[in-house]
Order: sequence, then structure tokens, then C-alpha cells
Amino acid sequence: MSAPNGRGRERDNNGAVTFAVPSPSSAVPAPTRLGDLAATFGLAVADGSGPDWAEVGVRGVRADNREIADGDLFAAHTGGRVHGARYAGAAVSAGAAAVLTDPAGARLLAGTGPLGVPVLVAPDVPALLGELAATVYGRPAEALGTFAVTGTNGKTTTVFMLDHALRALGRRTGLIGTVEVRVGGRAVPATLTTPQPADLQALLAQMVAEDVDDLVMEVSSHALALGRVNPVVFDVAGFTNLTQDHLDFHATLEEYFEAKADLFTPARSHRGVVLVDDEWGWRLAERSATARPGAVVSLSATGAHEADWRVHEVTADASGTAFTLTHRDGRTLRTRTALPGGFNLANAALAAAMVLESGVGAAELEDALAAAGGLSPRVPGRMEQLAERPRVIVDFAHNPGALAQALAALRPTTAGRLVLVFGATGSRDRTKRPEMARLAVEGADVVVVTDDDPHDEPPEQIRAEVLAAARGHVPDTTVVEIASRAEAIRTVVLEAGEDDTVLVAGRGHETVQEIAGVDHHLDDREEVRAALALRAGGLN
Ligand SMILES: CC(=O)N[C@H]1[C@@H](OP(=O)(O)OP(=O)(O)OC[C@H]2O[C@@H](n3ccc(=O)[nH]c3=O)[C@H](O)[C@@H]2O)O[C@H](CO)[C@@H](O)[C@@H]1O[C@H](C)C(=O)N[C@@H](C)C(=O)N[C@H](CCC(=O)O)C(=O)O
Ligand SMILES: Nc1ncnc2c1ncn2[C@@H]1O[C@H](COP(=O)(O)OP(=O)(O)OP(=O)(O)O)[C@@H](O)[C@H]1O
Repeated sequence: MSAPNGRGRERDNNGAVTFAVPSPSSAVPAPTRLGDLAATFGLAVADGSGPDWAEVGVRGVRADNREIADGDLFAAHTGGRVHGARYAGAAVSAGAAAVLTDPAGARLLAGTGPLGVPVLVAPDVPALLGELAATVYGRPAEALGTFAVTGTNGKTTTVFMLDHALRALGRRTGLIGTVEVRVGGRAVPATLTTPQPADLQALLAQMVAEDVDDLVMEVSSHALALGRVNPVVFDVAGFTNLTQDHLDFHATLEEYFEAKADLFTPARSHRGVVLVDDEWGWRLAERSATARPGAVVSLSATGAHEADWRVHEVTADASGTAFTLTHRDGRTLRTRTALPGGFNLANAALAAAMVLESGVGAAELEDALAAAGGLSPRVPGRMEQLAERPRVIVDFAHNPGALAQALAALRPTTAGRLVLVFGATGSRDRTKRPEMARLAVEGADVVVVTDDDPHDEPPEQIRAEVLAAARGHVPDTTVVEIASRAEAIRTVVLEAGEDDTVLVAGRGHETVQEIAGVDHHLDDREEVRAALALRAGGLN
């Protein structure tokens, strides 16, 4: 996995989400008086801010100087790498009307001469940033239908399915997630799964200005722990599952779970749907049923009768899976998804249940989905099939839970060998490596260990760890090492038999591979297509 989606090394372009095209004038909010902001949020005013500081108006809030537009407030807070106050001068040159910083930032600014704009000071800027930005942008979330999905795996897919369902109902949607940020029909690649607080509010304001009806977004555990979605209270929140990931950020799996569980508290959502096909889901649903009876409902995609919503009458054929979703109160809907694997059935059921919990009638949704071909959006780099014989699939599975599911989904429909190309990410959660190696040799017939994003770690060291675990676990599985990912892909595609399935796992839609601080263009889908062309040429 590469850095642009937030799992990598920090880099200069890893800031806010911006649309390449300018916002329409209707997106420009009426200015908010600094005096009002200072009174509401208890902000102090730094010396040298001028007698009329309170009358200065701000139109937006950004925490990155590269995103500043005329009249914005620049929120300069401390980060893991640098203090944002270092960029205050650049922000003012770009049009910032005022600066909000913390005491450390104020000291930094005091040493650099007058900025020429008022400087406000708060002890903890990130803690109030979401609420402050929401105030400046006119609390845009309240003008939108809002759907949020969290969980280790399936967020992107479920959000694309939600988007698909809502559009089938004739709604205009905005989407925020790992792959892209979309407002109406316009999309740009995402930098983080969940944007920073001020960027999020700016995006929501843009959605309101462009008459979007509903927001669908992924909410990462990082975002919840760091308060990035404050103060949005989502109409409907959804939970997919929890398996090991991100233990470089959260100290324990328990802490990771608690971060996600926060989305289902009244401060963050009005209603919730929790998939209870893993133990974490049951825990969350049981806890919520006690704390908020009726507000958070359970869903079982495996048909568990204890759940409020359950999936049953599942029928699978070459074109996908059809299923019935029924609530214990009698509401019922039948639909289908063309996306492969039991986990995509779960994602589809979650998306449908979330729309139903938002108040849409079951018959209305069933008809809309029937007309739209079911819950079958194209999700970039998620079980994306690029060839049929041999079947070649690019998937984003980059943690043990996802890898296990992806292999399990492909095994029953593979007549020949199941060939896996994968590698582990460097400089991040090393405990995933032996587990992923074990699942690889257990689930595939041939495993090609290659590079993912080594980041700052020697790639050969990462591969050696994966190889040792793989060979130690199932000594007779064919395990091959090919350092270059492009070469690994080319080799397996050229050598695959017509009945084989090739799964290229780990990077999905990503297009940048980072090795020792240097970004290299690498798109698994492009490499697969090039190898398929070579194969077709060779076979002619
Ligand atoms: C831990 C974390 O969330 N870090 C994010 C944070 O970095 P940071 O606090 O270190 O910020 P910094 O680089 O020191 O900069 C400090 C301040 O100066 C500003 N600045 C910085 C440079 C500049 O030229 N101009 C400028 O104004 C920055 O905008 C920031 O406000 O703010 C940066 C700017 O927004 C983010 O790029 C960075 O995400 C890093 C890259 C990251 O790896 N985040 C991951 C952990 C993450 O958030 N992942 C989740 C989960 C994904 C998943 O589910 O798989 C996500 O939601 O994406
Ligand atoms: N419900 C699910 N359960 C388990 N694995 C899943 C599920 N849905 C998708 N996957 C697997 O996880 C991978 C990532 O899926 P997706 O991008 O939808 O999840 P995500 O939560 O957005 O991931 P990330 O946070 O890492 O971006 C897929 O490529 C697939 O292999």
C-alpha cells in the first residue's frame, strides 16, 4: 500500500482534499466575524492583532497553507512532523484573513515579525477545529442525509454500494473515501480515507452548495480517535467487521475496537447498523442495544436468527449472488450483487439495511435496485476482474482478514490453481506479516512474494520475513520470491493456465509505490493489462 491513502510515510502532498476546479460562487459562505468565533470558542487574541481584529470576517477554515483561499482562517497547529505555524506566512500570502494557533505556534510567530493579520490562540486547536470549521461553513452536515461506514475491511465497497443505491433512488450524492472524493459527478483522488476536520467541513459545504442530497463516507478508526469528523452526527452509521490492522497506531485490538465503537454513540450517529458476523460486531451490537435500545440494530449476513436484520435465501450463479434481507418486524427486500465473495454479500446487505434504516421503504428500494442492476457498482481495485481465462483479479486485501476472505471467495470458483502475488508493507505493523504468510500458503496453491510499499525498510528484509513464515508453515506449497512487483505480475500472468486464477493482492487502486522515500509509479492494473497484452501476443 502506498502513502497517498494515509498508511504510508508522510509527504508534502499529503494534505487536504481539493477539487481541481474552482468552487461555484454559491459555495462561498457569508463571512463569520472573528469576534464571534473568539467569544464562542474562548479564543485569546495575540498581541499585534490590531484594534479591529474582531470585525475581520473569515469565509473558510484550512489547516494547510496549500489549501488556503482568499478570506480563510489558517488553523496552524502542531503535527507529528512540523508545526503548522511555520506556514503562516505562506498562508497569509495565499489570502488567509487570520490565523488560529496554539501557544507554541504563537511563540513561533512572535519570533518571525508581524503577519499583518489577526492571530487567535487556543490551547488545543485540533480539539476544536471540527466544531469551529462547522460553524464557519454553516453546519453543512445538517443539510445533508449522512451515511458513515467504519470497520477494518469493506468500508470502500460498502460506501460505493450505498452511493449506488441512493443514486438508484434518484438522490444526488457526495462520496468521501479511500479511493476518491466525489461531489455530484466530479471526482478527485483521495489523500486520506477520512479527511482532516477543516477539509471535511469545507467539502460538506461544497456538497451543500452543489445541491447534494446525501453524503456517504468512510470513517477510519484514526479519524474517530483524532476527532476528524467532529461535530457531525451521522443519520446512519454502519459497521462491517474488525480484524487485525493498524496496530502501529492503536496500542491494542481492544483500543482499535473502542475507536470504531465510538461511531455508534449518540454524539456521532442517530442510528446504526452493525454486522454481527464476527465477535466484535456482536459486542458492539449488544453494548449498543443496552445503551441505545432501538437506535442501533444488528444485521447478520450469515442468517443468524438473533439479529434484527438477516440475510437468507441466498442463491449464487456465475453472474453474482441474489439474497433476501428481512427485518424481524417484517420489512423485506430481495436484491443481488455481482461482486464476488461472501464478504461482498455482507457489504451489500449492510448498504441496503443502512438505506432502509434511513427511512426508505423496502419496496421502493427493491424496485430502484432492480432497475439499477442490483448492488453492483464498479469499485476500483476491489476484486476487480481484468481477465477471464486465466481469471486475473486485482484486490486491495492488505491485512490478514481481507486476504483470507479474498482467497476463500476465489477458491470455490477456481478450476485450476489459485496463484497469489502479494507482499507486506514496510515500516508498519510487522505482526501482520507471519499471519498473512500463513493465510497465503493455506489459501493459495502458488504464492509469489514480492514488494508492496517498503517505505523506509529494506525490501529484502520484508520479503525474507514473509518467506520464512510462509515456508515454515506449509513447506510443500510453491513459494517463489520475485522482488519487482511488475516482474512478479508479468511472470504469473504469462505462466498461468487458462483455468487458473491469479490474485494480485494488497494495492488495489493505488498508483504509487514508495521505496526508501522515493515514489515510483506502479499500478497493478496497468501491469496486469500489459502482461495480458504480452500473453495475447505470445499466444497469437
Ligand atoms: C497520524 C495522522 O493522521 N497524520 C496526519 C497529519 O500529520 P501530522 O499531524 O504529522 O501533520 P504534519 O505533517 O506534522 O503537519 C502539521 C500541520 O502543518 C500543516 N502543513 C504541513 C506542511 C505544509 O507544507 N503546509 C502545512 O500547512 C499540515 O496541514 C498540518 O496541519 O496531518 C497530515 C496532513 O493532513 C496527514 O497527511 C497525516 O496523515 C498521515 C500521512 C497518515 O499516515 N495518516 C494515516 C495514519 C491515516 O490517517 N490513516 C487513516 C486510516 C486509513 C485506513 O483505514 O486504512 C485515514 O483516515 O486515512
Ligand atoms: N466485508 C468484508 N470483510 C472482509 N474483507 C473484505 C470485506 N469487504 C472487502 N474485503 C476485502 O478487503 C479489501 C478492502 O476492501 P475495502 O476497500 O472495501 O475496505 P476498506 O475498509 O475501505 O479498506 P481500507 O480501510 O484499507 O481502505 C477488499 O479488497 C477485499 O479483499
